[in-house]
Amino acid sequence: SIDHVFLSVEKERHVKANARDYNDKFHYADNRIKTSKYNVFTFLPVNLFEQFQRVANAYFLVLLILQLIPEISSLSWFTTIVPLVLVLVITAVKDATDDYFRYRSDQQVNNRQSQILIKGRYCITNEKWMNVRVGDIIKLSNNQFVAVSRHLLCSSEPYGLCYIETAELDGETNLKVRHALTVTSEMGDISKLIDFDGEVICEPPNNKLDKFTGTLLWSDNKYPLDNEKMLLRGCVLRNTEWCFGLVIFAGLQTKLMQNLERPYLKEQIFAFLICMGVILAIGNTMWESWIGRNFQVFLPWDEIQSSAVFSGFLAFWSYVIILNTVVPISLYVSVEVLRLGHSYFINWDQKMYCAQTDTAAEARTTTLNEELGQVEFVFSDKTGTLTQNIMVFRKCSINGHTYGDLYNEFDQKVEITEKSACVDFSFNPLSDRRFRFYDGSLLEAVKLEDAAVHEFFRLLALCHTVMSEEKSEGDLVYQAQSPDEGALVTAARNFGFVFRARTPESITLCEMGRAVTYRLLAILDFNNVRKRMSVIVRNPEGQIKLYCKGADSIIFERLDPSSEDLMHTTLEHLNEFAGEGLRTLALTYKDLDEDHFDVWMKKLLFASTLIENRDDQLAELYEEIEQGMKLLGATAIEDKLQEGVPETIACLNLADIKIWVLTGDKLETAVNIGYSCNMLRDDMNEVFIISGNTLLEVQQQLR
Ligand SMILES: Nc1ncnc2c1ncn2[C@@H]1O[C@H](COP(=O)(O)OP(=O)(O)OP(=O)(O)O)[C@@H](O)[C@H]1O
Ligand SMILES: [Mg+2]
Repeated sequence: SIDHVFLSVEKERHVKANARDYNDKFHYADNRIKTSKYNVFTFLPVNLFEQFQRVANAYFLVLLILQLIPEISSLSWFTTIVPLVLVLVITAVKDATDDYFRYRSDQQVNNRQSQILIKGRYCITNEKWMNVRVGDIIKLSNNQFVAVSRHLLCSSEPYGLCYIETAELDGETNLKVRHALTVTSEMGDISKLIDFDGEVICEPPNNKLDKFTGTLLWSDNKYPLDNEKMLLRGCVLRNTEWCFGLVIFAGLQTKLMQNLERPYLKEQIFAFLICMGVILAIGNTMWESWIGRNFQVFLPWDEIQSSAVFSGFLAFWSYVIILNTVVPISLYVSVEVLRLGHSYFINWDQKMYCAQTDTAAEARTTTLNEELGQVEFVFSDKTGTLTQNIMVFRKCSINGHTYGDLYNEFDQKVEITEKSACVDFSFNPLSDRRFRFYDGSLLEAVKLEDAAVHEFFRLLALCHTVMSEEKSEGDLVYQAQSPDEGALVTAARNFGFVFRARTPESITLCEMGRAVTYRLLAILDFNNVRKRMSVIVRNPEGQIKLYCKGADSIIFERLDPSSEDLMHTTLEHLNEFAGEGLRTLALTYKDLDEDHFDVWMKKLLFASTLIENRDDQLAELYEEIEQGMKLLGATAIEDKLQEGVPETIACLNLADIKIWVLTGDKLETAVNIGYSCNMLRDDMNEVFIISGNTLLEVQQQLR
């Protein structure tokens, strides 16, 4: 469509709030959705055209045409046309009903109500979804579906926070937090929003779910916008009474997942048919030229049949018709019916029914059934698919000591069971009752005010992106985007470093019963290339500190030389943890001096308003400051395997299906989990490891 052509050349998007006239200049896609393919007039030609793109239908059409030519026809044409028309009609009816349902659901979506703010009317008006346009300000209420991608302006929650569920986009069920810019989050009421005339300049529409770069220009200031300030189409607002957003992208730009209908008649059959035809035609030519011509006296050739070769040519087509039973149309129909039946058997399969969630298997397409038996590779995710994604803080290593194991009176390690005595956290009124830890010596170290142990837990309480909610005094609930972080913050909470509240500018802890507020200067966020995250805070004494946690391989490259010895001991501990299949993180900190930090912060602010190369520039700045850090220790988190995983994998192995699992874990952890879920077995003595950081390296090692 025209919109599409336009979008593909769009380099930068300009959206001005509350200015439809201005935005109309750019002809952005509107919010009307159309997933149906036909209308009453186009149905017949378009549908027939589509149907004849299938090899089988096209073949029978050619056959039909051949049979209409009297010179070569050997069978009557209606033996082909009746079944062909039958197949075409049945398919057409099915396509038409499918399309009708799509049309109905489009209508429903387009006509749903949304609340938008229109300049000049000074109140919130109900509008149909399809009339929402880029640049409008929309109000969204709790549990509503986000219909257009928008920039969050303000919400009912403090500091312009709001929570969203993105299950439809990425399948993750944990709530995510979005926060508005501080300047816009103060526009809580309609009169201010009506006068809002900020302009957003951002990237053109693309399909990256986790990236967004833009800037907001408002009253002569520039503010950086990133994905944290966006609500994408497809999420659902949760735990937030209402929020307002500025529409940036509208309409449906996602590709409809269409199951490509592939021809199932194998080429070999056609090749066989042609071969037979050719052989017989050659035979015909030879017979005609040697013997047949002698009969011309009383059986003359037809008028058009001037030579033996031409007779052979005609014979070829006749044989194509006669031999059509090699590709019987009835087979085509019956296979279609069989597949449909087969898909019902899949839906009814008792063994694929989950009673807990009341879900049965569902065959969404009938074209793939027979390929199921030919699966050779299974690609799987690890966390949440093989494992439960329920993270439990198990062990840690602080300043060269490990904590978390239980020993008996003879100093032998004993296994932790349900009956082992838990550490008593009753000294701490804010502790989480469900948290279990069995090694009492860690709590003792905390109570003895061991400086390293305190710094360790302080880091866990500060360096994360968890949100906390205090429903009533002392009743803390954490919302963690990453379950690992949830487990770590909960551990710190129980050991007396309670994370209580966060604002965009500060973090409040309750350290051993004492309320302490840290000014939050910067968050250097986690991504899977960096494999680490940091926070920079100013503590009440006025010192600036950087706390960083991340993958050991990454952290150990960036340590201060003074941490060398500790690094070796910690590495040993880490390998021990990983050998038990625990997920590990290394923790470090760094003192920053005021001048150095000021210079760096200026560069950061500048870089964060760039549109081009913003990510690269930021990564470079992060790299610059995350150097020369001092090691504190490491944590080990357990994520148990899901029920039945080892058995399932053993079965797949028996069927000779190869399994690939994707994980970002430490190598040792991954190998260990591989063993515990039967992926790797002891008799596989040649587990070989490919380690490369570039495409080329990996390619070379695979040879
Ligand atoms: N919140 C975090 N803060 C700091 N470092 C982290 C955080 N989450 C993960 N890491 C580190 O980054 C590495 C890569 O994590 P990533 O989340 O990309 O892996 P993943 O693909 O999710 O793996 P898995 O599916 O096994 O969880 C991890 O091994 C860990 O060391
Ligand atoms: Mg992860």
